[in-house]
Amino acid sequence: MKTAILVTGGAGYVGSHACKALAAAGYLPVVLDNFSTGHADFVRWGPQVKGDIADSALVAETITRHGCAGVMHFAAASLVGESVSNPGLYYANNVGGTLGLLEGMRQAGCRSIVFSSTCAIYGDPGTGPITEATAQAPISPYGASKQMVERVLRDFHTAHGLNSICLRYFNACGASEDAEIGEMRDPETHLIPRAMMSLLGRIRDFAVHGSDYPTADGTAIRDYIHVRDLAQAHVLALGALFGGKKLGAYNLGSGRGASVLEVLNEIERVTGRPMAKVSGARRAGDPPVLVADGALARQELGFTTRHSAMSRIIESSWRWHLKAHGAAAAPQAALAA
Ligand SMILES: NC(=O)c1ccc[n+]([C@@H]2O[C@H](COP(=O)([O-])OP(=O)(O)OC[C@H]3O[C@@H](n4cnc5c(N)ncnc54)[C@H](O)[C@@H]3O)[C@@H](O)[C@H]2O)c1
Ligand SMILES: O=c1ccn([C@@H]2O[C@H](COP(=O)(O)OP(=O)(O)O[C@H]3O[C@H](CO)[C@H](O)[C@H](O)[C@H]3O)[C@@H](O)[C@H]2O)c(=O)[nH]1
Repeated sequence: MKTAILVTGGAGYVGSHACKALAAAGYLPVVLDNFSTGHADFVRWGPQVKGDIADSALVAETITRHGCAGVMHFAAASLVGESVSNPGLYYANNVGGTLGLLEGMRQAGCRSIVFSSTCAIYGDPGTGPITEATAQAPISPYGASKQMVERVLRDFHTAHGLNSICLRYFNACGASEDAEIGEMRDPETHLIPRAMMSLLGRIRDFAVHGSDYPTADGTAIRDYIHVRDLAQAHVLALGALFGGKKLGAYNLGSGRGASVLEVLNEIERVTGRPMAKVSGARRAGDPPVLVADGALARQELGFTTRHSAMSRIIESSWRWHLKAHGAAAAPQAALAA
């Protein structure tokens, strides 16, 4: 019989890819999702329960019914800008909701959790590679809510013996190779999907947010990591918990920075379509440079990226957007380029 894993937020972007990776590794993912931003047709690898992580009785009942040996916790509100205008939602859902989840796990006797954290807990730490020891100074309620949950998890380890690994992702991107699942949000705020939606005529207000950063081409630099690599890191982290690891926190990035213009140039190359690179104002709260030092995840989890070359990220994302938006097919040469 397959080992069942509760996946909160498994109908979302990263969570659905984790379910796919869990199934490939021989687990049965059991999705708990309230479908606030998730998609029912992304739940393909195991049963789904519609409900809220804050409902500890539902969590306990679901874990017990399916015999879940561990939890992957993706469910959260995760838009930085929205968190600034509506912080109550972020503290209630991300911190309060997680307390409900942890209470349900405690009731059901489930002691292992892998948590989706973020590089936003570091705030604006300067231009060097970010290690796990870099000072944490979140500048948005979203980042603060994730930092709080990391603290809660350490306290629950001390008090209740709950074992946890926090995975601090940098910029998740890309889609499954078969274009089965990918990024689809409303509203969409992220660079790569917005650029592609603009190419497909789905949005008309695409702009480069800031061309006056202290970087070589003036645009902000991020560390883009393919969602398939992130999913694999979750499977490795779960295995580490099952192997006796008690607490951990790891940065997950490719270790390489790419500027907004570099990403857009690669999108033009892969799609064969020119982008209008309109310069707009900086977006509030955007740090100039965020790049991961991934050494600790490599050493302790054996994690290396396999799919995070920018060309592969863009190719998979473009295939997904062509399918998801049902647009006229791209010229064949575009994908072959
Ligand atoms: N996408 C990124 O670049 C990125 C970067 C760093 C961290 N993260 C974190 O990874 C996780 C997944 O992000 P994503 O991009 O897949 O987001 P997403 O919005 O696609 O997925 C979140 C899922 O959680 C569900 N959900 C939200 N609140 C819930 C609740 N109270 N109860 C039950 N289900 C709930 C939503 O319906 C959705 O299916 C989040 O915790 C996010 O903060 C994402
Ligand atoms: O239409 C757009 C959208 C984005 N950008 C720029 O592209 C870069 C990447 O932006 P994204 O919105 O794709 O990603 P972020 O770096 O803002 O966000 C990521 O990092 C955040 C923490 O800083 C959160 O963790 C979030 O979930 C995660 O996607 C930024 O410089 C942004 O200003 C544009 O120029 N135009």
